[in-house]
Amino acid sequence: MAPHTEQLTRPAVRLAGLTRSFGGRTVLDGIDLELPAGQFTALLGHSGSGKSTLLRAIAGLDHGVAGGGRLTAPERVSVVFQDSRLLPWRRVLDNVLLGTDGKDAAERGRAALAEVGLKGRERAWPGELSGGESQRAALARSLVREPELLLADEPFGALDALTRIRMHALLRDLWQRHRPSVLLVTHDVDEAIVLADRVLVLDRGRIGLDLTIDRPHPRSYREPVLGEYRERLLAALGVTEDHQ
Ligand SMILES: Nc1ncnc2c1ncn2[C@@H]1O[C@H](COP(=O)(O)OP(=O)(O)OP(=O)(O)O)[C@@H](O)[C@H]1O
Repeated sequence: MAPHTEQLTRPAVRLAGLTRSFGGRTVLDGIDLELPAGQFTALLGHSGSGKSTLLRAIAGLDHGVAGGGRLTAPERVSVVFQDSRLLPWRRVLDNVLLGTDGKDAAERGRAALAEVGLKGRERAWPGELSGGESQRAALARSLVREPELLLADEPFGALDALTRIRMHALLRDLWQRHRPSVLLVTHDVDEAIVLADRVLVLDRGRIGLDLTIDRPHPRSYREPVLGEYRERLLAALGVTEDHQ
């Protein structure tokens, strides 16, 4: 692995003039963006604004989609989706180990499961896990590859509010320990503010707002100072709020 200092200075992702369109309709319209190595970034935008399209482009999962521009991304990229995408016919540990090799793979898989709070569930079937546990397993599966970049497309979107808050703490904790670059796609302005150090708003195919959230962690939804960030983000999303 590259030395830590190099990781901090080298951008993990670099996009220059990235365009993507479907059936002649432009969804991404010349995006220029750098994500520094080790940064936790959230991506907001209206439904249909192209968040998943951008994430899939960075993940290299958009073969056959029309577009152009330049894109540089790290070699080791993991993607987590809204549904865990665990294979139901494989036990949890085997799901985590899918596609990994090496003598110590099983050991690393067990360690990753322990890290996400699933110690003891290695031999469970995915159908025996709750929604939150399934997403924990999905996170373990992504971590076991020690990704340089973790792409997460609404990973907590299907979870109840309480589970989501627990998962926020877990994700932030995992990020702290492993320090991948993270790009988290979310609909939830508060989720973005509480978790990310930088929040991007995708608007009409471009980055409409690029906001640094310079506040210490852990953050609480109730911190009044976060309200200012919320207002700026909501304004960029075209949402007006009647404030107290
Ligand atoms: N494979 C595809 N074929 C045709 N159109 C597509 C395809 N993928 C995305 N689109 C279109 O591109 C636009 C952006 O979609 P995308 O899924 O990236 O948006 P999004 O911001 O992630 O939306 P949401 O928040 O609702 O998930 C939408 O209008 C969608 O219909």
